[in-house]
Amino acid sequence: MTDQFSFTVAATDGAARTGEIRMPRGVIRTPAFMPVGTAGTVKAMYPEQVKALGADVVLGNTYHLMLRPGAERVARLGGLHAMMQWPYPILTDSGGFQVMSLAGLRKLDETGVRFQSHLDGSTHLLSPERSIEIQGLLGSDIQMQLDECVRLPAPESAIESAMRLSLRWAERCRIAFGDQPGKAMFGIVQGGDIPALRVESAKALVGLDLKGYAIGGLAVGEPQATMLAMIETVEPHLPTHKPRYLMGVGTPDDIVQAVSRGIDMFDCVMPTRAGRHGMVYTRHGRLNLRNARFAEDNSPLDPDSTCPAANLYSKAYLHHLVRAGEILGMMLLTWNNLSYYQDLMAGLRKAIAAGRLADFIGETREGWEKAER
Ligand SMILES: N#Cc1ccc(CCNc2nc3cc4nc(N)[nH]c(=O)c4cc3[nH]2)cc1
Repeated sequence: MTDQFSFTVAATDGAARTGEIRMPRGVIRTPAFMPVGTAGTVKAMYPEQVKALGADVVLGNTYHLMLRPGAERVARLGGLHAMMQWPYPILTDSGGFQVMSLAGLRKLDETGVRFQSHLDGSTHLLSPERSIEIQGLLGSDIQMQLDECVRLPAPESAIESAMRLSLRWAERCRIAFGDQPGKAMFGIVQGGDIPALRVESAKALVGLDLKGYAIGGLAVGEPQATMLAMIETVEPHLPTHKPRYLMGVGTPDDIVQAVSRGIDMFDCVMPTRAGRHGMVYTRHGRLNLRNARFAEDNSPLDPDSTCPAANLYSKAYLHHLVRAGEILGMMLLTWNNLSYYQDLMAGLRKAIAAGRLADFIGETREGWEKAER
């Protein structure tokens, strides 16, 4: 039976690629940005809106969904796609990163990570096997291995032990995942800011012959230059015919820089979280709509955007909604930000296909510089 998961590179421009991941639930156009739908919802958005903006895949979180509503409950209710009315691909993160960011008391050892829920203090064990089981119960199409992500800066010993533990967990996840036609399990390259450990991690994961490879352990406090250097270190050791996913990234500039270095997939809470806090991303850069200078600015965010949140409503009205804490403010700014991110990805895909990525990046960054400060 032909594998129902395929990745095709349609064109390249330097290290950058544009192509498609084909899965039973749909096609993911790459480079792709995955809106974050942490607890089974892309906050402040209807799923139809998210799709209409051009998103082909959204991200869900094992950590949040296992605590509430619970993985077995989601399965009993027909799975995450049915519950959230998103019939397209869903990628789920494996939970380890969120445990370390959010949970109460936690203890990590070879078995997995034991932690207290940040919701009610109940105790849980997340092992590689349980993480894959949960992602299966949710109905996830692309499942991430359980890994240990170390915040930077960190001692080399901590980075090394986390990388080796993550490799052992990758093998356990691979066994637990088994053979699920039409679904995929991605490995996660660790190794912090240490090139030799990054290369060792990448080579070992490639040896497991997985469907795709994420670069983890970045966007954890390091300078952008360090993040980009680690991508350049790892990329040559990843197969060109499989997707590369940079976890938790990032700002528009992070994304264009990483795409030019060969990354195919991204996720970040930035556009949605920033939108809920009054920050907007536009072709002209980032604006803080709480700023009093917008109080009587009757111009829209971007008259050339196809998104009504950008081409219809005035900055003055959006400023008012944000200052008043109105729910519509969160909705409109989230809508604008995700629209901008998806337009950026569409522009990147088009530029790579036309062999003009460097020009596109130059024009895009020039536009950001024009932002009213
Ligand atoms: N607003 C906002 C905002 C908040 C946080 C961030 C940084 C997100 N960075 C990040 N997410 C990650 C998820 C991850 N998941 C896993 N399983 N492994 C990782 O190494 C990993 C690394 C990550 N790095 C970026 C923007």
